[in-house]
Amino acid sequence: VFKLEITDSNDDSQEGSANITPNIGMPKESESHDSLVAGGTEDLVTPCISNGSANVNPPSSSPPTEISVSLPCPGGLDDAAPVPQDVGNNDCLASDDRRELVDPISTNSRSLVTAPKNQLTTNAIMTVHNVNDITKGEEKVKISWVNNINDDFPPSFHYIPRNIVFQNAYVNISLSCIGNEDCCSTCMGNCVLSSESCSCANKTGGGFAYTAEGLLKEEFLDECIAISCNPKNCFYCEDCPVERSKNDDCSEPCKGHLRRKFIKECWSKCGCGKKCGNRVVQRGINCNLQVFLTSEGKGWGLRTLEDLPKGAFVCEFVGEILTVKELHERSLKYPKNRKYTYPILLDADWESGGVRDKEALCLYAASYGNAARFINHRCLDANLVEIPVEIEGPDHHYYHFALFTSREIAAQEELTWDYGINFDDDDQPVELFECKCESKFCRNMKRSSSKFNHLFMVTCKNLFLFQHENCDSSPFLESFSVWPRGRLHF
Ligand SMILES: C[S@@+](CC[C@H](N)C(=O)[O-])C[C@H]1O[C@@H](n2cnc3c(N)ncnc32)[C@H](O)[C@@H]1O
Repeated sequence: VFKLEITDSNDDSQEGSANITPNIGMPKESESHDSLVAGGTEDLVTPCISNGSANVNPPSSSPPTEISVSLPCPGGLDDAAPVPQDVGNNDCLASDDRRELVDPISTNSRSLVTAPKNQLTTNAIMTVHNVNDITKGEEKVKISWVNNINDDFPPSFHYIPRNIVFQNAYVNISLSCIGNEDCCSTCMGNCVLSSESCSCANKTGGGFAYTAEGLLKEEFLDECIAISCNPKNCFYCEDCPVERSKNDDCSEPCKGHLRRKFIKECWSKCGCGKKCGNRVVQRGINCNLQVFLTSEGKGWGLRTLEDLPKGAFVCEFVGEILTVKELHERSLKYPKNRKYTYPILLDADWESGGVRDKEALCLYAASYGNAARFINHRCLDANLVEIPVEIEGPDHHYYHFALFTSREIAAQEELTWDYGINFDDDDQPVELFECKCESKFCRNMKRSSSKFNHLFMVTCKNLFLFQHENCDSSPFLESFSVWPRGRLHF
């Protein structure tokens, strides 16, 4: 439904004359979100959005033409990191590629034909976004986006369905690393239906985490929720990789990391079939999700378009795999007032000690990520809970950061998880935001008018009610607001 005129960028006289003439309007939630594809066929033009530049690639027979569009990026690539050039096949997890990595922010690409934003109509900019599917076909399901609030577009980023190593992260995925005790090579069919527990079940803590229906077992899930709700489940490293990465003389003591329960899924060296019930996270996103602009001022968010039962896998938090040292080095490259919004520490195994720099990993999803990068924070009573999932091998330094529903979620509800952010700690590269989660348990006590009379703390089996006349001065809440969780804060 689009007419696209692309002018050869090699012709100097035509510079800046790439015209996109769409003839449809902004999508509304009620409308069907057909693909916005220039020329009417997805093959003709492949929009690739990177750091606010929309690169529109014509068919291979034509010379490459790129249109640089200044896209509005709320909370997105304004904190963009250097983007690895040619990260290669997404199927390949570990890349040993040591080619020079170029920061596109400082790169002056000669192949760009720059059309200032004010010369492009809103609809023209929209042609580089696919409202029908932000995944660009990378997932089994499509994930649409809508904005019923204003004319903003979702931030630009590369959609990747699986984590990708940036450069130095040691992610050792090899068959030789998987011993017989680490997999169930003698199993057949569906392990979850078997009466005997196999080594993968034992690695999960004695039994499978999943039911035959593919949901988390209630007991396992409740234990995970209880762990993430209890600050006592924190451990403190003697030699914390985060503090070590700062490489300065006055490094602070470890701020704490959460102890977690792992899930071990069956994998390629196991004898069971591809449809084994102990392979959930590795199958990827399976539910109907949508990116939308929130009305509370949290920026973009992710919601479900279908009812979800308790214990359902929603998505993995996917991003670049960086060492914490690399993340720190990136943070030094950017102005002091710019902080990161998307790092997640993979610190669940640091208690074992002796974690080398190349093994202290985090995920970073500003430039490369999946739908999870849109999930907003909610203090304590979020509807998702994160669980480390080991798939490819027994290496606990690298694991998948999977998000499961902590309760039933109705269609149209926003998906949230507790980032574990410490709103009182300014000494962290993560951007501290004014929390608008609207939870009764909001830890952002510096927010205006946060006066709570009740604090509920739900554990797996118990409900405690703490009643305070004035919670702002309560010692309990004091400790609550400096609660170390070891994820977004460091
Ligand atoms: C991982 S991103 C989530 C997606 C983001 N809202 C966006 O528009 O791209 C985290 C950022 O979202 C915003 N955010 C998340 N949860 C929030 C909350 N409860 N209140 C206010 N802002 C929030 C903050 O700017 C935070 O740095």
